[in-house]
Amino acid sequence: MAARTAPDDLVRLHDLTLGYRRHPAVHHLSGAFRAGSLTAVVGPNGAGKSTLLKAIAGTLRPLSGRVVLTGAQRRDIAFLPQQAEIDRSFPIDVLDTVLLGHWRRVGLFGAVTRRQIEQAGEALAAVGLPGFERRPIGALSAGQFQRVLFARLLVQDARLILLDEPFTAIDARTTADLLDVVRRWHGEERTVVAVLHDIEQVRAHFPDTLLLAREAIAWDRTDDSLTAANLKRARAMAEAWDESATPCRRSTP
Ligand SMILES: Nc1ncnc2c1ncn2[C@@H]1O[C@H](COP(=O)(O)OP(=O)(O)OP(=O)(O)O)[C@@H](O)[C@H]1O
Repeated sequence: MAARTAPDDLVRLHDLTLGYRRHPAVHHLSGAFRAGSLTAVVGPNGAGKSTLLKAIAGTLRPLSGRVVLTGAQRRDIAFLPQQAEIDRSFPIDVLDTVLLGHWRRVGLFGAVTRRQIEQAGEALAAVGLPGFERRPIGALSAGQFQRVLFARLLVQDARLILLDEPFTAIDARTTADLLDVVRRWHGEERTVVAVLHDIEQVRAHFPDTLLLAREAIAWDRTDDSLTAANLKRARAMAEAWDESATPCRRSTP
């Protein structure tokens, strides 16, 4: 797919190939997330969606190609990994979890200000958990814990917000409340990229969609990306994947 670049791009992907131990998971992806856009990343299991988010967040080095942040820096990125990747046995309470959103400003051993504690309380109220400050995170339901992680994102105040399956295994009420938070971010012209599986939810709430099946099937306005033909093509590509594929030799997208 040809690279689309514009002056208001916040993140540009240049012929990006990603993988693990040199096995490619995402091939030759080019394109851009515009500043202030709200984009769903959709595709079959194993399509490379989480891998792409990790590369944008800077936690996975590309095998080839580049992720270029234009007008933003790594510290402007907030990343919500899948719940399965977060250890909730760690003995920490809700307030301290939310305050971790301040760490880039505070540093690991810096003192948290009274104002920052107030902001954490405001963020908890905004996600429907007022008064939960002293609960241990291990005592929360999955939905409550996701609300806490969204409160942390609110405190982080990031320009680019990456969400990996934020509503998977989350109840409908919590999903609706957290979608309101996503809408609020969009209204504030933050750039949001969310990996999602619920196509109807994407059609209803996400203006742009990248349909990924190891390579981009489509990256456009959601209705243009999620056509029956494109979804069929993504499924067909998933069925043809070879998990033991060797490094990709193609040099141009
Ligand atoms: N840490 C890892 N080590 C080795 N291979 C990995 C690792 N993480 C992912 N992969 C592989 O990379 C490919 C893409 O995985 P990824 O998790 O990015 O897909 P996904 O689209 O997010 O899938 P899902 O919808 O199931 O979460 C898969 O073949 C997967 O097995």
